[in-house]
Amino acid sequence: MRTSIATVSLSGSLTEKLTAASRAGFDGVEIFENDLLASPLTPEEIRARCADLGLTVDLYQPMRDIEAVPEAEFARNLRRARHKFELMGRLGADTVLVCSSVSPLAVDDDALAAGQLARLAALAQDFGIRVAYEALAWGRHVSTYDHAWHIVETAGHPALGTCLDSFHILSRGSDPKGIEDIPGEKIFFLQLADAPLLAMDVLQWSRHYRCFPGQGGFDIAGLLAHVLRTGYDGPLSLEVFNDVFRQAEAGPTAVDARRSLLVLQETVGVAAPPAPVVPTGVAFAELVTPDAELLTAVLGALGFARTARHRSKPVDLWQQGEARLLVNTGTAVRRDGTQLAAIGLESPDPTAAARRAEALLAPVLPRRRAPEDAPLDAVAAPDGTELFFCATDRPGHPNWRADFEDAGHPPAAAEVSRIDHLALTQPWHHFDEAALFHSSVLGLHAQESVDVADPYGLLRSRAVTTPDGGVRIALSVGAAPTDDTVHAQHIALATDDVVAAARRFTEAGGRLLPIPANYYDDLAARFEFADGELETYRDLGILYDRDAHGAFRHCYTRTVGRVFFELAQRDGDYRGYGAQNAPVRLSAQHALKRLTGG
Ligand SMILES: O=C(O)c1ccc(O)c(O)c1
Ligand SMILES: [Mg+2]
Repeated sequence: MRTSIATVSLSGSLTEKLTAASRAGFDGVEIFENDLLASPLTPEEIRARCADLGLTVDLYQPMRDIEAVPEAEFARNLRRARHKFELMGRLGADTVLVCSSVSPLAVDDDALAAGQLARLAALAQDFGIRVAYEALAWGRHVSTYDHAWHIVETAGHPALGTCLDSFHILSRGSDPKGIEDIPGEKIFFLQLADAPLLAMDVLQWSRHYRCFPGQGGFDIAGLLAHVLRTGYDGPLSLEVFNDVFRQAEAGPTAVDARRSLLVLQETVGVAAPPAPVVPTGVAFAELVTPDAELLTAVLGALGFARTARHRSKPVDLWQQGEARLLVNTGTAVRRDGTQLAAIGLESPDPTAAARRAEALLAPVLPRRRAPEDAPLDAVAAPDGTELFFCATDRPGHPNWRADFEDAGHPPAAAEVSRIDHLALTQPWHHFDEAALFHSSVLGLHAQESVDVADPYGLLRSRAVTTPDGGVRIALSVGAAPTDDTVHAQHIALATDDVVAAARRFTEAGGRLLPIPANYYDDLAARFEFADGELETYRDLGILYDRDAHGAFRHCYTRTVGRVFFELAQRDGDYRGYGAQNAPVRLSAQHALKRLTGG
């Protein structure tokens, strides 16, 4: 199906918006009136620009407060409409959106509304234009799609149809099943937008919080299935008013937008990109560092050993149990200091995983970084993290491990068994994109997002996981673009005995993040512990949480560059990440930073 996007969904000038929509592969655009008014280009130039970019102008919008008004007012509205129809001729747009009136002059009279819309449609028809009437969820007298359709049906004019907008329909709690009562050829346009489920005024909700399908809480696929059953064959068009997208760069937003439509089309069965290949585990995490001594001292204290070295590059493999960390000290290392640069995902079919990623518009990275390297498939996540699809030690597949020569140092400890989870801070503008990317491209399941209080802001955090927890990635973001308080990334290491692992670390000279005594007083109030247990946690700085499935004990190392480590013990079937404890951890990290100035 053809895909389209409203210019209001993207930031920048009209030409920037058009360029971004075209580059992301959209077929057309809805031109929002304000974008045209503010553009120095003439309508003819805009039309030519769209044509050059391979975009059709699918809709011009909006025309407001037209119907159900006194005759003198309606005459003025027709005069206004004539101007706009002339403009649309110059622009090459053949469909105009009329949204239900919010004017205090409008009266509650469906027959009058239908009669006036029919007269508007007759005028439009003279210009070769169709009118698509949309119920705004906050329309004065018409606020539901079935009501708008009833008026369109009553008007009975061939140049008048309806525009369905998933936000208006679902935000009002209307049952979308009734869409099937509308003949497909009378649905002149379909606008799609999702939104988080918020309890708030519907106009504010619509103007500030819409997001792309799959990023909110509405069943957009369910609604689309009803629309497709009518025989609708117009474009699938995204119309997203969103405060964050207004500020973000248009290019990545447009890619995010089109990815959401690709996934939606897959869900309803009208597109079939290569199927998701769900990763089964974390093959490795790669840290780049200009300060190898500091980083490897921490790794050594954690019980890791340098077990192998890359044959041709300054990259070492540090291992303990199934936890594998690559430490890259090469010249290509970014200037920003120590950070998590890449993740190797163990994949049942690396090539197929990469094909899906590419089909869903993930930037594909060069397969080989050096002639002798295993040719691994890799893509970049929205935050720039490189994701490698790996088949470690599986015959018939390129094996990254074979690029490394054993160094002959077995790990000194066995407390850590594997990587429990990776926590990545996302660029502020791309949090929803990141969740959709990880769920759609990698086939991970996105959990509910949680708010976490930081002493200097609020973090939003959302985990994406495989069903068995083999891969867990916690995505987080600060609440404001200026919030650079926590740009840290961390690697959580699974252990069966966090007390032993913590002791080993401190005895080897490592320093754990100190946690305030007040926290342990509160724990004592909330839970019962065996004699001495709480004291042990307090001495070491171990945090505790419990959910319906089990318990969680965890502690943190100091930060190196952007990275710190967590030792994490899950008991029973605990499924969380200790979010309850995150505010205490964040405060402790801030306090330490102030104390040490770094
Ligand atoms: O918020 C608005 O005014 C507005 C305008 C046009 C639309 O298509 C819409 O869904 C909302
Ligand atoms: Mg709309």
